[in-house]
Amino acid sequence: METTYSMAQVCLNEGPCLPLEPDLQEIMATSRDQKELLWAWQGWRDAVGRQLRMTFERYVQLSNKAAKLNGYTDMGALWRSKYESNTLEQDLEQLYEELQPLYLNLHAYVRRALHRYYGPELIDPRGPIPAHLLGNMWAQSWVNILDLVLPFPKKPPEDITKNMKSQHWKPSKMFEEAEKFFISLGLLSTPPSFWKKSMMERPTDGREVECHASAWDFYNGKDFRIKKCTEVTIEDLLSIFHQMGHIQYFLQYKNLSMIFRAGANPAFEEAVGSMITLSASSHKHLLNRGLLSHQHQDSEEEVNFLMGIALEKIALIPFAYLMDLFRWKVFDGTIRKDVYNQEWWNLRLKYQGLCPPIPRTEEDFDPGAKFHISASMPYIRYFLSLVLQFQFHEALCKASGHVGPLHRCDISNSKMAGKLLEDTLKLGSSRPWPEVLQKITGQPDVSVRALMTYFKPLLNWLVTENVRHGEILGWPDFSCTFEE
Ligand SMILES: C[C@H](NC(=O)O)C(=O)O
Ligand SMILES: [Zn+2]
Repeated sequence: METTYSMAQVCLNEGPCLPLEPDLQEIMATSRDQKELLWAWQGWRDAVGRQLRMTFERYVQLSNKAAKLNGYTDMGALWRSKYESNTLEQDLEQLYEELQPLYLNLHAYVRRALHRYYGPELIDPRGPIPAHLLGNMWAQSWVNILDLVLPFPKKPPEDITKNMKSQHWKPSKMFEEAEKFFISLGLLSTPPSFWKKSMMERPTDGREVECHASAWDFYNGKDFRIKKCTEVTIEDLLSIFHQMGHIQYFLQYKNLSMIFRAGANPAFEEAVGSMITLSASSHKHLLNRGLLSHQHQDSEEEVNFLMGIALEKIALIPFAYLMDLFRWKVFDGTIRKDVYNQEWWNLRLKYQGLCPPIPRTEEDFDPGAKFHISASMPYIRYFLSLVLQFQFHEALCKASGHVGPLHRCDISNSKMAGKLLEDTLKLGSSRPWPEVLQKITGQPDVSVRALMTYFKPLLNWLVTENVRHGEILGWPDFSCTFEE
């Protein structure tokens, strides 16, 4: 399944065939022509999802067989066991409900902006949003339509990618930049082999590789690598910070016995790099690193900034939640193979308020068009990481002596913050994760409070804006209509 995913291309009628990275991603991110977006969206699902359907059915059988041989009822139970909690599903549902108001307000506001841009024939202001218009192949991150939804369009943020290119940034410099951040905290630097053996760019020697970024621990205390088809963009720079967070965790726990060389739970592994990225993407840090030029950010520019972060983090909430809701139900047999695609879109409608842009059938297998499903990579870790990364960020900002709004915090150069992080990462999975959470934040519970604190100024603005326009939160017109 992963080979099919990594080799797939979508071919123009009489012209080149385009791979996902960077070409199809670029179209999804930058095109404002809904027919072109539909071409890429449908082409990718025909080239990947459809091809994986039969193999995925066999994968489910084999996965469950393996899980049962390991004493679990099904593979979903095995995946969930990593969190060592018998109330995991209820706890996750509770977190989702607490975050839903934030998502519904963002969804309603973005829908209004898309209605303004693409018109009423495409967008129903009381209905779901067509999934190909959000700037991303899976509508899981909406950062690429910030220009369409900017709260204060007269104060557009600087184009950081443009600044990177005019300063001749190269992929290696992007990795060095992330390394410098960790070193500024007093944390460990990567060994020379990292720079020799990592794959930082898509190979030009014709080798077909899986371009989805990933970090690797070779469990010999010396060999740690990242594989990424790096483009010189701010999105890729922040992705590198995320991957370097994985590498730092590997380095910190490399002397533990093998069984403990993992995150306190899988969400901790994802949260470390994403938490650093919150500092790295702050106005203060980007200014300090010469990637922004104008000093002061007024309150309207701050709302624009927070919108940019929300299009990354808040948009991901329902997607990250439903990815394993789907697979857990597939593994436990609740979702039977003859309705895989229909049940996938039921979840996409229920949680994300999205519709497919064209009718789907059971010939399609749209979940298979997402890397983590083709690669059998669990996903609930990213949902839990969305909450944990803000708890970590708040704790380290406090340790760094930061005062003022959380979204202005940049922990770089703080040895105090670094020490707190180091003491946490060094534990690996050797202690129960609530104990590790208590060590870094002072309390053992997962809580959305820090995330809500960070986005408070934006939520206030969104609620006011939505009330002013009489927006309906949610999608009471729940049926998906298709462009004739
Ligand atoms: C959120 C998740 N991140 C990752 O795989 O590194 C994704 O890209 O879908
Ligand atoms: Zn990750």
